[in-house]
Amino acid sequence: RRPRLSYPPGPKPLPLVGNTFDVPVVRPWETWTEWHKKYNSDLIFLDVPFQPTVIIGKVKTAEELFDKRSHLYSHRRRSILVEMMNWDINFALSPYGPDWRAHRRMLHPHVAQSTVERYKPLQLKHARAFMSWMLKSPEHTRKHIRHMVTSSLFAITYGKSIPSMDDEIVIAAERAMEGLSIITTPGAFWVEYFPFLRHIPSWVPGATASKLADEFKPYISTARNKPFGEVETAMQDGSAPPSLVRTLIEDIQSKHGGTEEEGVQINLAKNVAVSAYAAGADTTSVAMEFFLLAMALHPEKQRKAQAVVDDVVGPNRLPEFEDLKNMPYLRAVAMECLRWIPIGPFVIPHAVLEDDVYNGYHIPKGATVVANAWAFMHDPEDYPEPELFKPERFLKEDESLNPAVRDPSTITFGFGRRVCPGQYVATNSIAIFIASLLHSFDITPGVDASGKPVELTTEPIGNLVLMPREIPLGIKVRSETARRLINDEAAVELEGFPLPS
Ligand code: HEM
Repeated sequence: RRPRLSYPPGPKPLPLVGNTFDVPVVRPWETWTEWHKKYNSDLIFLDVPFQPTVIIGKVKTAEELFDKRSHLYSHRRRSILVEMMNWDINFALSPYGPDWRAHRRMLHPHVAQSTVERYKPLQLKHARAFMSWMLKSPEHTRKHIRHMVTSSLFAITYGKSIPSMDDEIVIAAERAMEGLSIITTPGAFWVEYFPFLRHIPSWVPGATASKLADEFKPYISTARNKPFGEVETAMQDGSAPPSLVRTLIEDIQSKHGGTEEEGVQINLAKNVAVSAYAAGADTTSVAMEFFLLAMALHPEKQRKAQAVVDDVVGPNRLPEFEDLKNMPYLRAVAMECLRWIPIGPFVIPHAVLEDDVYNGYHIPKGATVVANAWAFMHDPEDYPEPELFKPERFLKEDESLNPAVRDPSTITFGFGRRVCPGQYVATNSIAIFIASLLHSFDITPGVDASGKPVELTTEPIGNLVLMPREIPLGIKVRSETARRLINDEAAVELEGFPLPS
């Protein structure tokens, strides 16, 4: 008989409760990194009842498991809270299987690398609209970023840009996202360990999970159904602008019109559209916020990046997408922003479908498998002096990109069959935002509403998705020429940004 394999090393479990009380909930990636060192292992095992967990500390191991064994490691663990809140309509959280695959297949062609070119005009207009808002009210930088990102995602998905964040649909979508971020805080709720607690009605004192579910469910339903319904209605009188949803509905009608399958596919399409928003809105916004933070904390890098933009674009026009390929330093800045403080410090945890063996260790069926992306991004083997913000690490001496240095996008956007399908949409939005801002604005910490200097810190807040605690508020136009250009060319109303047909 073969000897019984052991689990990977980790903290010693207690009887019955196992490692339940070892699960770190505050900045867990730091504790995991200590464990990788302490147990001298890039795999750590936590024996938590109902939720055995494996943590991966090296990116090469993540690639071995998530990419090379993707048929086993593309699963997600069921979350009771996600189901209670009806957020299981978000296929980013779906278990591996035909249902997940059908959603992903529906979205993929609309966000593939070759397709996203068609969204560039819309993304450019949004970056420019952002600049015009910044001229008027720089104190609302955070709100303006959110507005720009939401509006461009809505324009792509529903053909509807967002003139104001007071729109009922946007408020619902924002509240829905709030609910999602509350329930995806790992280890925050006992119902995940004791599923029967979900049946305690919300009026029983202390029934937090049910209360939360009841509070947020209506917003999730509105965010899923209302914008989709508006496209359906507009299609009836031929007034729906081109959009991802319009194309999906047209496809469904031509393939399944009048059959039972039509309803099934329309339901899928509703989920796909709201999943793209849910996965793309917070993440893209905070990527832009971290860029502002990096520039305010590293003025010398900002000046270097501005010099590059000045050289390529000059003062008399605004940057275009075409300019980006001539500015590798800006690409390096974008890469370093993704690496320096990772947006998703542990990506979205995967799960393993069957028992597996790796490096002589037993990985039990159903285990949650977490990529410690923070550790990958701060691995001195790939990124020497990882704590420093140093875009130059990605460049060769001649200032062109150095392909020998790992592109942080290979980590930021996850792994294997679950890799982020929206990454090209996101990267383009971020790139044109960076170029536009550096061209026309200086970024300094600034002062808050009470006149106190903004104290910036590299300690982010959040969990599944991190964000800067404070963002710089001293974002001032660089010259009168820049102001004129923005007023003349960028001050567009955010209405009627249809996709090209
Ligand atoms: C900077 C912005 C973004 C970041 C950092 C990001 C990151 C991620 C990560 C880490 C995952 C999970 C990968 C894994 O499980 O291994 C993911 C999944 C996903 N992302 Fe993104 N994302 C971003 C923007 C977007 C955008 C703009 C969209 C939509 C247009 C999008 C749509 C999705 C979807 C639908 C999934 C679920 C994929 C699946 O489970 O099969 N993301 N993203």
